[in-house]
Amino acid sequence: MIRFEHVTKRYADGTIAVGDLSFEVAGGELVTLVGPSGCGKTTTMKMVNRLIEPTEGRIFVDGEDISTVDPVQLRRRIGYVIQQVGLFPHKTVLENTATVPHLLGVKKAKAHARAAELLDLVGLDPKTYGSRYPEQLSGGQRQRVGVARALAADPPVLLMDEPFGAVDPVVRERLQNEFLRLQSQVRKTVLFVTHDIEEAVRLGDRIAVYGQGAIEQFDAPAAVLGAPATPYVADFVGADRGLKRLSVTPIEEGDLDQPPVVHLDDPLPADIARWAVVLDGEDNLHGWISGEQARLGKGTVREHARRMEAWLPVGASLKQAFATMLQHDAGWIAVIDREERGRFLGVLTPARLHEALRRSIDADAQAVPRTEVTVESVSSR
Ligand SMILES: Nc1ncnc2c1ncn2[C@@H]1O[C@H](COP(=O)(O)OP(=O)(O)OP(=O)(O)O)[C@@H](O)[C@H]1O
Repeated sequence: MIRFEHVTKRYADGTIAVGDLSFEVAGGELVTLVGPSGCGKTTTMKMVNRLIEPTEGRIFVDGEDISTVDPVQLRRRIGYVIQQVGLFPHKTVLENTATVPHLLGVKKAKAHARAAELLDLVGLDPKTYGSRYPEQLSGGQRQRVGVARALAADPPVLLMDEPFGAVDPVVRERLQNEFLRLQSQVRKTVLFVTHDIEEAVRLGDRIAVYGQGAIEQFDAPAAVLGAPATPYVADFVGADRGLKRLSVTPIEEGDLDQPPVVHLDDPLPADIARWAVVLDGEDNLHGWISGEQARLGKGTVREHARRMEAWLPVGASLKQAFATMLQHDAGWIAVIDREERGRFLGVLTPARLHEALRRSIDADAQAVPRTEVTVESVSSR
């Protein structure tokens, strides 16, 4: 847990980088700080590991007032990932990753074993990459080492300052997805700085949208997109915020259509209009069959079924669904259970996708009546 209580930072030249900041990041929560350049995001973050000292106010990490903790001790409990990763050029990837456990006195063999595990976790095979030097890696691979290194001492808190800022958009999206998967396993308390609203929306359990030195809105991504608290936030999240909602709205079971279903060992059915989904004996997704094939063929479904190319687990975002439809030029995609391996739940069609998006927008409009969030109520703080 990280808590800011009325924190102000005034630099020596009088610049107030942040003023009277109060907010909390719950244990295991990922909060993104987003805002334009110079609004105070990095200052906020660096106060948590005491690279910058606040002028006023107090900051707590796991209930402890950090002004009373030795900064070096404090930093060992807090993982820190920055854009220019800051790997040691003369150390191998494995040695870089094992740096902090080493400093904490963990024996070399144990530190290296742990480092190898973490490299694996961030998608770098330790056998291939462990003995390389940072200059022998791509930008995206270096960022992964940065993340692995920050996790190596198993710190409860992670600070990430534009960690994926220096890589191209495709690699960035891959790193974001991998990081989300990792976070669902390790559940760190994370403060994540970015100037990219898409990244903030995609990664954050909650988002703090910064204006100049102050938080304009602190809320779940869907709420920030659905009901921006001020004209400034509305402007910052952009006119296409309806589209951005695609990435924060999950596919739910209720969104799915139920097409005709046949099983692998069924005789070929004659009554399928256009197509049917094919399941195996355990109701897991196998593929599909067209009505024409079913009518003209002989034997059982098994001999004529085609494998399914595009499917998603329930809970995946509508954006993923949309992207999958486009990628496979598919008019529908099959949705399967996330827990039980592959159990078929139904299909998502463009019409149902549109309905789901509408539902998500309407739900917010009802939950947060716009009249309650007036400019006056915010600017009078
Ligand atoms: N050492 C310093 N002395 C004086 N002013 C500073 C100092 N460091 C930062 N500032 C100012 O404090 C404000 C906030 O800076 P900060 O680095 O926190 O912004 P940021 O939101 O992280 O920006 P960016 O996205 O560009 O990194 C800016 O106006 C900056 O110029």
